[in-house]
Amino acid sequence: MHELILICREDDVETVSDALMEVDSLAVSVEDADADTDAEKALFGEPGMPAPKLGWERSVVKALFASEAEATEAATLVLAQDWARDVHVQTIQAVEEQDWVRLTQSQFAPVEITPEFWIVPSWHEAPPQAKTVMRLDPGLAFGTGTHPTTRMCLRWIARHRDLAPTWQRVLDYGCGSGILAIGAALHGAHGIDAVDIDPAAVTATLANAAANQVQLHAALPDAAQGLYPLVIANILATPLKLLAPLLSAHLAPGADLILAGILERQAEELQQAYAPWLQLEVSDREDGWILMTARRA
Ligand SMILES: C[S@@+](CC[C@H](N)C(=O)[O-])C[C@H]1O[C@@H](n2cnc3c(N)ncnc32)[C@H](O)[C@@H]1O
Repeated sequence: MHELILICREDDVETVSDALMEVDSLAVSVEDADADTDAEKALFGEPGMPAPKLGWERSVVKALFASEAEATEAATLVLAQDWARDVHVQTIQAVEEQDWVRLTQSQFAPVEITPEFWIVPSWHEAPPQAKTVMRLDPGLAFGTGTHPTTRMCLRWIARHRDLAPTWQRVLDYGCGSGILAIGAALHGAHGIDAVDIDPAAVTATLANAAANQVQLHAALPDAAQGLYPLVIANILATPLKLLAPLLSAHLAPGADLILAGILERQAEELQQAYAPWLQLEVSDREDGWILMTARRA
């Protein structure tokens, strides 16, 4: 395998990447050319949202090819384009064969939610202190347990497991990988509806539930029907505000509503959006994200 490494401006990143894919690159990745220098500029995004920018002011675009000849030909073709005035070839270099599966797997370690509750990829042993273990591998849908918003929801579930006898129905709205629904099931919940607008999330949730021998119903959002003693939604502040009437209407008397995907500075907007139904409070925080909860009267 050979890697063609190009330097270009942020405005050219998408065109260069598309051109490289068209000339049969096996994979294209973009990095900050100024990484680890004083000129480095971090790009911050929010979960479930598109990247805020496609590249950096000065981007390194790396394209993998099966042979040196293919990489050289691709470089010649890209540089011949009229839009490529500011594109430069840094190098073409041989790439050592790697065990890509093992490399990817090594990046996902078990995640501690509480000392007793762990999310463990299938290729890892569960830590000896783990009493409740969810088996989950990274996949197409959001939710591996590494994001603070997911972790805070799971921590809430684990800390409130004494309420599980009342969780005869649970709604996980925006289920992604199904991690929250499965977490609730592992702590004693029943009658779980896990819904998402993304059909790939519904498929992932069903597969992950089966891998954990958990019973739940995963479907598109219309499947959410009636009242639930526990409603959890980890989406983002804007959709959560729009969903306020819908989520509130699904709360049984005495039900808990758990909301995540909210940044600290968005707490008040959320409180206002839910004020006609509930008084939301901040009940956990991590890395700038907050968990907001409320109990229906
Ligand atoms: C941040 S992920 C959370 C996944 C998982 N529940 C977790 O806690 O890790 C948000 C999920 O909500 C889904 N979603 C976004 N807007 C939605 C909406 N209006 N209705 C239902 N699902 C939605 C997305 O497709 C995505 O899978």
